[in-house]
Formats: sequence, C-alpha cells, structure tokens
Amino acid sequence: MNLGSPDSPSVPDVRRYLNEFLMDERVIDKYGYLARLLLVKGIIVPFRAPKSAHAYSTIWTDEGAPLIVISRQLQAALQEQTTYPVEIAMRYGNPSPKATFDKLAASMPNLKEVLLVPMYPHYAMSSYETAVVYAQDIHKKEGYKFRMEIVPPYYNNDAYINAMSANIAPYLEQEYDHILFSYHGIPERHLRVSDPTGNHCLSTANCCECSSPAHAFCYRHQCLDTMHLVMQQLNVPKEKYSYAFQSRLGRDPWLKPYTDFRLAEMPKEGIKKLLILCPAFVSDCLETLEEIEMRGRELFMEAGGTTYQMIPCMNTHPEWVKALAGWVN
Ligand SMILES: C=CC1=C(C)c2cc3[nH]c(cc4nc(cc5[nH]c(cc1n2)c(C)c5CCC(=O)O)C(CCC(=O)O)=C4C)c(C)c3C=C
Ligand SMILES: [Fe+2]
Ligand SMILES: [Fe+2]
Repeated sequence: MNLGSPDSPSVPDVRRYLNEFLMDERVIDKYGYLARLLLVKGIIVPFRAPKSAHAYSTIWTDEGAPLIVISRQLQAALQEQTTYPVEIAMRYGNPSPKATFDKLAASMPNLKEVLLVPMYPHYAMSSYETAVVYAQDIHKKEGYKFRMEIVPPYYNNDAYINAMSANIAPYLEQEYDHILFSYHGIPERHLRVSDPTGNHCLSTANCCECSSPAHAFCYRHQCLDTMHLVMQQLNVPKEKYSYAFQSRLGRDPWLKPYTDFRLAEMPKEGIKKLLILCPAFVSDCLETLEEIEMRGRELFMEAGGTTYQMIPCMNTHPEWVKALAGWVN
C-alpha cells in the first residue's frame, strides 16, 4: 500500500486527489474538521491544484502516474517470487483498499489472511500511520472474514538495508564530493504529537542519537538510522554524506535542514559533484522525478554545482523484490 496519485494530470483530477489527501486529519492535523475544510477547499487546493497539475504533467507517462506504474511493475515482479496473490492499494485515489480487498475476497472465498506491506520504510503519522489506520478502518467497517497482518516500519531491517545498498552501490563508482539523503519532510509538530514519552522528540539537538522508546514512532530517528546503516554497509565515511528534508508545505517549521536550502548552499561549501537520493520513497514519484530531479538539479547547478546525479528509488530492483518476497513467503 502506497500513497497514491491523481487519475490524470488534469486540474479537476488533481483537485479531487488533493482534497482527499489534505482533508486527512493525519496530514493536516492542526485544525478541527470545519476549519480544515475551509482551509483545504477554500485556500490550499484552489491555489495548489493548477501548479500541482502542471508538475504532474511533466512526469506523466503513457501508462499513467509513475508511482502507480512502478507499483504495478513491483506487483508483477513480486508475483513471480510467490504463489500468494499480490495486489496493490493506495491511501488516496485508486485502487482504493476497499476495491482491492473486494477483489481479493471475491477471487478467494477461503481467504484467511492478508499481509499489508506499507510502502513506507519509516513511521510518520502522515504516511505509514494513516495508510495502516485507513486500511484497518475499511477492514473493520466492511466486515471482511480475513485477518490482516501489518509489516512494521522496516527502516533498519537487514533485507531492506541490503536492498538499499545494492541500489546505491553502482552510483558510488562515479566521482562525487558528497551524498545527500533527501527525505520527505514533516512538520516538527508531528514528531511531538507521535512521541509516546511526551518529552523526548526535539527536546535536544541530538535527541535522535540518544536511545529512547520514542524512536519506535520517530520519523527523524528512523530516517537517520537508515542513512547510517546504509552508509556503514557501503563503507562511506561520515564526512561524505548528510541528510535534509524536502517537500514542505505551509508556514509551520518542518524538519530541518531543508533540501532546497542545502542544494543552494552546497556548491559554496565546495560540494560541486553531488549524488542525491530520496529514501523515504521506495518508488519514484512526483517528489523525486519533478522536485529533486528537475527543480533540485536547477537549484544546485545555478548555485555553481557541476555534476548532479539522482539515484533512483529501489522501484523494481531485484534485491528489493527479494526483500519483499522474504517477508511475504
Ligand atoms: C514519506 C512519505 C511521505 C510523507 C511523510 C508525506 C508527508 C506529507 N505530504 C504532504 C503534502 C503533499 N505530498 C504530496 C506528494 C507526495 N507525498 C508523498 C509521500 C509522503 N508525504 C508521495 C509519495 C507523494 C507523491 C505522490 C505522487 O503522485 O507521485 C503532495 C501532492 C503533490 C503536490 O502538490 O506537491 C502534497 C500536497 C504533507 C502536508 C505532509 C505532512 C504533513
Ligand atoms: Fe507528501
Ligand atoms: Fe528523535
């Protein structure tokens, strides 16, 4: 289960998708239902939909939205590695979890269990949590007879780290000054809301490096852990890599440093040849193909960079398919 894309890059389809996405109380959490409705439908979506639709049109393929197309390709690749039927579902847009569960239940009257694999390695209220809670709500509401098991966040899982490393390794053969791990951002407030201890997350500058039960739900800790584990496996020294957070929306403070700021600063610090990757996503999508590959490249090159190489997401990498097959079989 992944996030989902609009049905087409037309403004009405993007508007419908953004309305569903941004009315999610786990994405825009600060307001009650009525205030959120006014803000989302009255201000954010009318302004954002045309811009977003244009962005989608620059990455759209003959087969559809990259995130959906790649999810289908991954489904087919995994299906070759297991006898269990593999289906996909999206938190917003199509195919919905209900459509997918209906399809599975209709084709297998004795279906006993569904294993839900969130296509998010890291826990965030606005990604992993909303997908899982939504699927559980549909499962309960529709009264399906099968049980549902859920794969926990796998940011430090050996098979996932191996797959990430295998995907990155070929790019390390080219000359580079630095590797930037650009994760999708979230508002700082979301870390505090998800902190079960109530006083750990963002209480100190190095909170994510001190051991805490909060880390089971701390997006920042999990992102940093993935980065360190992958870099250790690939023997990349600490001074050659760093992290940043992209895709912020609105005026609240989001996790820092911000990717767009770092891309403009790095060439001035002597980082001219950059490798950049987006490990919050397992499939390439708008945020990698348009924001990082197109706009990020422009920012970095205009600031004086000379080489900008985006490492694609794992997509259908054989090691990723193998990791998924290991969890499923
Ligand atoms: C790690 C995964 C993601 C988190 C966390 C996340 C948080 C988050 N996102 C928004 C707002 C938008 N995100 C948009 C696109 C988008 N976001 C993710 C993943 C995470 N988002 C993906 C995979 C995508 C791409 C989907 C695709 O079709 O390719 C968009 C839509 C595009 C745009 O208008 O920019 C918005 C809006 C918020 C506010 C948020 C946390 C609060
Ligand atoms: Fe997002
Ligand atoms: Fe933390």
